[in-house]
Amino acid sequence: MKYEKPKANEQTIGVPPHCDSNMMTLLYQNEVNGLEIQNKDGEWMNTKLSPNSFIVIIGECLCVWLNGRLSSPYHRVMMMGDEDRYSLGLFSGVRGGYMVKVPAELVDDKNPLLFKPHDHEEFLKYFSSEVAKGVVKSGAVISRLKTYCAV
Ligand SMILES: O=C(O)CCC(=O)C(=O)O
Ligand SMILES: [Fe+2]
Repeated sequence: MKYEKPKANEQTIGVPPHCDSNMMTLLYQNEVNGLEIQNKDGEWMNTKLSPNSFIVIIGECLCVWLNGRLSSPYHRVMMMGDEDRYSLGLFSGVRGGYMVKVPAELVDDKNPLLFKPHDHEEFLKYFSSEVAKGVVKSGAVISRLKTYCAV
């Protein structure tokens, strides 16, 4: 992905806030920071990556599969400064035709079931039809998958 440096001396949005809906994302960037992660208090935190490091983002599908044991962060890219930013992303997907189902071991009295089983490909089809109908925007600031299969 290429993010152009802002034209004026101001901050611009590279990618608006979102959760990745896949299992896991692995990111690598040139030495231009810009990725921000929202913490549990709703504050945006810069990431200052050392050269040659990777960042791993938990996707909503993994969060759902683990019954919420790991959370999937809202993140965004904000551009500042006078250099273009490049990032490489490996987005691990989920094969269609298989149900993503919370394992029984993760459900008990203290940890009630939070998510119904879902076929990820069906979810993606449903979500793009909602975008096509104009019901939701593709970059909508919502946890799309968690909303889709919440109990
Ligand atoms: O470029 C980045 O660092 C993040 C991009 C991203 O969040 C995405 O493509 O889902
Ligand atoms: Fe993302």
